[in-house]
Amino acid sequence: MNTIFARNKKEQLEPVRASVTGKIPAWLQGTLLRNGPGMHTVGETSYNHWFDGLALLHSFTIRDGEVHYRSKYLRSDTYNANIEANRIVVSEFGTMAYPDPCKNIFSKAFTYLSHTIPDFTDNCLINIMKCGEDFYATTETNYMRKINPQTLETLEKVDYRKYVAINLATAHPHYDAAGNILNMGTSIVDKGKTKYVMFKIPAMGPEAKKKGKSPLKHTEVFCSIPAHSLLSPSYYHSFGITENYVVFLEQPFRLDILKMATAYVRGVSWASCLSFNSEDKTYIHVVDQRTRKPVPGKFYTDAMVVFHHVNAHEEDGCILFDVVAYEDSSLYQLFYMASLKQDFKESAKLASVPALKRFAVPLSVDKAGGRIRTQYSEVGQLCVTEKMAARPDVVLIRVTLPRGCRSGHSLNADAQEMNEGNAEEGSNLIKVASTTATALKEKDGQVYCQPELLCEGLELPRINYAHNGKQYRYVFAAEVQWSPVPTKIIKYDILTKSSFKWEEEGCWPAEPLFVPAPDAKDEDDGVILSAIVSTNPQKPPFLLILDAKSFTELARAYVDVELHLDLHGLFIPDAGEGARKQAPPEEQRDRAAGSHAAPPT
Ligand SMILES: CC1=C(/C=C/C(C)=C/C=C/C(C)=C/C=O)C(C)(C)CCC1
Ligand SMILES: [Fe+2]
Repeated sequence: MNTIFARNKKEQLEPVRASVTGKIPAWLQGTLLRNGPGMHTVGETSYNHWFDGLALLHSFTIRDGEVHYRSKYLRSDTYNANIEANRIVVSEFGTMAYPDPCKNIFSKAFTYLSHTIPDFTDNCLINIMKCGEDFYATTETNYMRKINPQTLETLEKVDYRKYVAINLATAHPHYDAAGNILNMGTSIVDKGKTKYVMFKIPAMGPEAKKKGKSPLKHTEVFCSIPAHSLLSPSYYHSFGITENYVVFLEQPFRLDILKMATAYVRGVSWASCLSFNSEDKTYIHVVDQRTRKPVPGKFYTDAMVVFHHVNAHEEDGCILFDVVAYEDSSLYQLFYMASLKQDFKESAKLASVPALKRFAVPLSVDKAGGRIRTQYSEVGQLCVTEKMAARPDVVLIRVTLPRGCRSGHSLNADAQEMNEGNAEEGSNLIKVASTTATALKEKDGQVYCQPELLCEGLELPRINYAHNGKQYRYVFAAEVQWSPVPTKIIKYDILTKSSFKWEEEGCWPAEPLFVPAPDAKDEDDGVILSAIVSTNPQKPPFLLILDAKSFTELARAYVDVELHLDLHGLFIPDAGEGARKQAPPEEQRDRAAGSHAAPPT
C-alpha cells in the first residue's frame, strides 16, 4: 500500500502517448480530467492524512483512438509556500502546520491569533467543477483554483466568500441540464448564526465569457437551513437533488468550532475537531426548489456517516434517495497515513463497511397525496393568497370554525390533525412498491425513516448523470472490502439487485466514471473510464475502458508513469464531431478545453 498512498508522485508535464490495446470506440473523444492527493511529504515533513496531500491534476486525452496522459501539481498558494520553505507550512485537514520555529514571540502570537479564524488552505485536491466555460479544482474550504483543463495550469484563486457567505463548501456540486451549478456550504457563526447555505451559480455561455464576466458574480442563495447547533455544525461531503427538491443530511459527524478555533494553540489538527456521536440523530432536510423553503415535517434516521450521495428521485409522492452510508466515521480514521502504511489484512479492517442504502421521505402526510394547506382568518373564512390558489397542489377547502373554536392556532392544529389524521402514530407513510424503506410517523409528529439496504462494500459511486435526480437503475462504483483501497469496479443493478464486476490482480481502480454514448437509448449505453494503479512492477498503470452495458473490457491505455490513486473528476467531451474536424488545431485545443457540451458526466 505504501507505493499507492505514501510515495510522492512525479509530474508528467509533457503529454506522453499511451500504448493502447483493444479498440477505443470511435465516438469516445475528449479528456478525462481528475484530481487527488499526489505529494504526501515536503522536505523532512509529512502529512498525517491522505486527504492532506498536495493536489495533483492529471488527464487522459482520448482522440481518434489514441490516448495521451499528463499530470501537473496544482500551483496553489499552499503548494508554492510549502515548496519554497521545503517543508509543510500550511495546515491541512489532518495536519496542523507551525510557522518557522525561530520566528520571534510576536510573530508567533500573531500567527496563533490568525489561526483562531483560520485562513484555510487552497490545496484543492478533491474534485473538478465545471462552471460555464471554466474549470476549477475544488476542495471543501472556501477556496477554489481555476485551471486550464488542457494544460493543467493553475489560474486564479477564487474565494467563495466574495460571492456567498460561506466558510466551507462541498466539492460535489450538482448541475442542471443547462449546466447551472447547484452547491451548498456552511456559514459558521456569521451574525450569531450557523447555517447550511444552498446556492446556484448560473452557467454562462461563451458570449458572457467574452465580456469577461464571471458566472460566480451571479451566485444566488436559494435556501439557508439553520444548523441544529451553533457551534458544532454537521460535516457533510455531498448532497442529493431531484427534479424539484434538494436532500441534505445533517449527520452527527460534527465540526466543533471552538475546538477548531483553539486547535492551533493546542497543537492538534482540524480533523481532531470532527466527532461522531452514535447516540445522536441524522436529520433529513428536504428543500423544495420551487418555494425555496424546507418541506415541513421533521424527518430523521439513525446516526450514520455519509460521504457520497448517489442519486435521488421523486416517486408516488415520496422522495427516494440513495447514499453510501457508514455506521461510524471509521473511513476518516482509516485514511490516516499511519493506518494506510500498516498491512491492511490485519489491522485496518474497515470498522464499518460502506453500504448503499435507499431512504424514502413522504412529501405529504395524508392519503390525498397532496398536502392540504389551510390559511384562515378570524371568521374562519379560508383566505387564500392568489399565489397559493394558483398552485396545482393546493386543495381549496372551506373550513367552518367549530362553535367556540378560536381562529388561529387551534384551527391550524385541527387542520394539521386532519392532514395527518389519516396517518396514525406508528403507521408507515411510504406507499412506494419499489422499496422496503419506511417512514414511521411518531407521536410528536416526527417521522423516523429507515432505509432499504441495497448493496454492501461499494464507494466512490457514479451514475449516468443524465439520470441525476430521476428514476435510475445503475450505480457504478469502486468495491472496497477489507480496506479503503478499491480492489474492483462494480456495476450494481438496483432493479435486479445483481452486479457485474471487473478486477485484476495487483490492480487498484479509481472512481469509475460513466460516459454516455452519443446515440444512447438505454441508461447504460456508454463506457466506464477508470485510472488503474498497479502494484505489479511488471505491469505499468493504465486507463481502463469498459463497455458499461456488458461490463467487458474494450481497451486499456498503458502509461509508463507514476499514476496516483485519485479521488474525483469529470469527462470533457470534445466539441461536436463536425466542428472538431473543421476547426484549426489550436482552436480545436482551446475549444476542447471549454467544450459547451452538457454538464460533466
Ligand atoms: C482543510 C479543511 C477541511 C478539509 C477537508 C477535506 C480535504 C476533506 C476531504 C474529504 C474527502 C476526500 C472525502 C472522500 O470521500 C475541512 C474539514 C472541510 C474544514 C477544516 C479545514
Ligand atoms: Fe467525494
